[in-house]
Amino acid sequence: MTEQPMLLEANGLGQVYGRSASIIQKALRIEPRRVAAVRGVDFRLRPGETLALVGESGCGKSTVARCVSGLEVPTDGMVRYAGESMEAIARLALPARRDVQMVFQDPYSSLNGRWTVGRSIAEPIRVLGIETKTARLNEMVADLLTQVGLSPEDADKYPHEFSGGQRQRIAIARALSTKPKVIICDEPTSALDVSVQAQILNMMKDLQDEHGLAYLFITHDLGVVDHMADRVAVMYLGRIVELGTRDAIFTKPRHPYTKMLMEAVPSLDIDAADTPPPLGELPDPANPPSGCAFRTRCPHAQPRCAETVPELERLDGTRVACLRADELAL
Ligand SMILES: Nc1ncnc2c1ncn2[C@@H]1O[C@H](COP(=O)(O)OP(=O)(O)OP(=O)(O)O)[C@@H](O)[C@H]1O
Repeated sequence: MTEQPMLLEANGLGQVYGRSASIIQKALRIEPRRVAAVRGVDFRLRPGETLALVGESGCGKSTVARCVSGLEVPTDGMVRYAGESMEAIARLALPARRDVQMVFQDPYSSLNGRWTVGRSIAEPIRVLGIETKTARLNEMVADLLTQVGLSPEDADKYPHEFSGGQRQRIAIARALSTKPKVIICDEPTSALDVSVQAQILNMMKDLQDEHGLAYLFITHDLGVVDHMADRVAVMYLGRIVELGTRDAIFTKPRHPYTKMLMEAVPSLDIDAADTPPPLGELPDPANPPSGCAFRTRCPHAQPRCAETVPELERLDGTRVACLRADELAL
């Protein structure tokens, strides 16, 4: 069987914040809070697939998104798009920059409230020099608005004239405007009502099929993962602890943390949303436990788990970072 070509690749990705004090911290003589937000993260994204990155708030998902999209330069490791370093792409190669786009949780962060929707959607096309003639730009904007279920006339309106779901459709149209191959989606539907969420997710799947898009889909919502993902990477305190197909992760989670996440999925009972998951608190990311960072919450932890950081190793077709994964056979 021939291996599918790799589109986006993270190798040993690491991001440490607070390595040096900011000007204000220096003036106030405050020690910066040093957080290794992401450590040794490896994954590959193939054309047309959806890789979901899941984990609790603070585990480093958004940091991975910012590093992978070129918004931040990682302190360790490397991100490559089609074999080229993202850092180099951000600096130089405009044609490659159009291939990787982002959709954020809050569309206001990507839409300028003072610009018409049409101008916001047209901006990446114009800036990247894909098209500069006004008439053609207007046609492209009208087509993009139609693709996301809005009307060409919406181009003349402003973001505040739309609902949250519609604004996210506009942000998706903007991301699509450069005909990307990868869209990095950081919690794109978590601020929306459940019914609107489903509509946006279904539309994103349709757009994926139509354009052969790959998604790196960041979410803490396992329902969304189940709906969207081909493969799933589970993160805990900055590291990937399990990576496998959606079916493997959902039907036979091998890492104790993945298993606990699955068991903590709240029922559809609305009141359950207020109930904290039975996982306890995430340790302070600035002061993570030694060895396996999950050991302080793990029902299977042994003394040796405090000594060795487990590597992500193959186990029955998935990859698991747990010293006891083999013997536990969860
Ligand atoms: N710019 C920054 N400076 C300092 N620390 C940061 C910065 N950005 C993130 N962090 C810290 O890095 C860790 C990972 O944050 P990140 O936002 O990547 O997690 P997340 O899993 O995306 O969480 P959420 O779902 O809440 O966004 C957290 O401890 C956070 O406080």
